[in-house]
Amino acid sequence: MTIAAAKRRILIFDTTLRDGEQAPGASMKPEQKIVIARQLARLGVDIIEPGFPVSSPGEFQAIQQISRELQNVEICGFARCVKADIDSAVAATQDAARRRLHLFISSSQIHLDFQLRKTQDQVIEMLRGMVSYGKQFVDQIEFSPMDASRSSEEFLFRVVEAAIEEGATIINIPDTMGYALPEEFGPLFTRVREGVRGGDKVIYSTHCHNDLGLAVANSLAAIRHGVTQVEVSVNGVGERAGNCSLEELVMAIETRGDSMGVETGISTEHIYETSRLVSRTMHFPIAFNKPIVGRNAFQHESGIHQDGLLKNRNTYEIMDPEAMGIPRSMIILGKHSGRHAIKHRVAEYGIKLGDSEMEDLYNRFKAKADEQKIITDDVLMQLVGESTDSIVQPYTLIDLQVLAGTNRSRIASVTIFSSEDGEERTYTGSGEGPLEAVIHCIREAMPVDAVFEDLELHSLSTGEDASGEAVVTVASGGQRNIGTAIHRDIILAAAKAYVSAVNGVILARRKNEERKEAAGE
Ligand SMILES: CC(=O)SCCNC(=O)CCNC(=O)[C@H](O)C(C)(C)COP(=O)(O)OP(=O)(O)OC[C@H]1O[C@@H](n2cnc3c(N)ncnc32)[C@H](O)[C@@H]1OP(=O)(O)O
Ligand SMILES: CC(C)C(=O)C(=O)O
Ligand SMILES: [Mg+2]
Repeated sequence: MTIAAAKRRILIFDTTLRDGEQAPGASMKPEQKIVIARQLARLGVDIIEPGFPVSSPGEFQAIQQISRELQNVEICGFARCVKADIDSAVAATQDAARRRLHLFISSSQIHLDFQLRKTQDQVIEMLRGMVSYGKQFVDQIEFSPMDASRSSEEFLFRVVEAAIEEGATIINIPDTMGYALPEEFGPLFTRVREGVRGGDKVIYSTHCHNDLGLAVANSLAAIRHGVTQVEVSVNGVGERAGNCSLEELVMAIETRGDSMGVETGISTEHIYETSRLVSRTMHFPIAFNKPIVGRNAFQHESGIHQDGLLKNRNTYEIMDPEAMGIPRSMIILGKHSGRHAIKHRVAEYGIKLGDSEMEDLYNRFKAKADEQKIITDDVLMQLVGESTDSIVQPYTLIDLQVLAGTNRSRIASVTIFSSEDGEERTYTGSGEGPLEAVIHCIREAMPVDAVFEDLELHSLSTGEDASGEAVVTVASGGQRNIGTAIHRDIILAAAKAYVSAVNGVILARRKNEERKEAAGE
């Protein structure tokens, strides 16, 4: 019998609300920070750094409230080696069930000469004074030598040793400028642990920036050299190019952690909603190709890949998106798609095409795909409708009219055809905005238990005649469904995308019922 070796637990220290918020334009109101902190706790991070308490009264208040409310997660107060910063951090985190104080001061010569304008001895004196001052109030002191990776090792060791002597319990070695390379950054931790007096008595942490796109690689290198805490942020937000991305690091460990013998305590099913929440709150869109949470991370448009995926998902996917709460819409139809994918999507609508119908659809599909980037479901169904008599979608949007203006409430009228009863009906509704008015009409027309969760609008070209792409996410019964549509009228695109997303919910339910019936359940 073989007994699996216990994995080393990596603590996830989240700094979305501190370093993440330092990104230009990311500032949040206290109530927004509290909502994100609650979500981080749900996600299962081990430590939350909710901000920089001394920086403003609103910041102090947010950190105080997070400390009071989130009693199941450790809270970290951030401070320079300055008494007023420490007093503020100590006061703000006073009511936390578990807390730590995070003190930092630069160790690189360029920071000493030009930023701090202090000698090495003066820096050592400052940090000694402030670590021992903080230690009077808080047991757990995390110390960071800022710009460590550009510091002389001799001075870095002196700084770390002094911090440990004064009572620091966690040494966080940051790659502040995202300058390090993995093969040099990892071994630095081994050298510090072995070369510094007391270096074997503390916990090691790392905090990597992404200026060269190496934040995750450097964090993994640090883990290989014994680090047990990694500082990360949701969507990798943070100073300049950002911090080590929480979702990328966690999924690297989930996917390849066996080879490193490590694991985290993150509940991966909350990754997607956390990412969306942070993106929406900060108004920071996520790049389409961003690993894990980018829109294209689990979507495929190429026929050869689609064919492989339909035969076995593992051919082109190394992670299960649904395990991260990511809505499954792996097949995107476009110019590069082939017959297998088109047939699959059409079959999802319960339509079986004969060989000649399929060939005819394929040729018209390719001609259409040369004109527009993506063939959305409603366009595909139009193409299908041209070559068969099949009634394809549960609901079809026939007509939409909106009245909008500065001094009136917006009024919409929407005509929808239902293939369930073969009737066409018109609904009217109003709202604060034109889209809200339209959504109210559609909701009445399609009485399906599905929550309108998210809307993204993208311009697909430049200029006043740009086409808009709408992506609507609806949630129903713990599942998410996405609908997309493209039109020069963005309200119409959003309406079609919404109808398509709800149609998806209905079709998924039908399929589920058919599956149950076939299984005799
Ligand atoms: C790598 C990082 O992420 S570090 C964190 C960066 N985050 C932030 O700066 C966000 C919040 N900051 C703020 O709100 C303000 O900068 C404050 C309240 C902290 C300070 O404001 P001010 O007192 O007006 O100082 P200002 O920001 O202009 O300058 C920084 C001062 O701190 C000093 N300083 C910088 N780091 C440290 C440190 N770790 N310990 C002690 N002093 C430091 C600088 O040398 C400078 O001092 P000087 O005034 O004697 O030249
Ligand atoms: C850990 C702190 C000081 C930091 O944000 C950095 O060095 O990048
Ligand atoms: Mg940083």
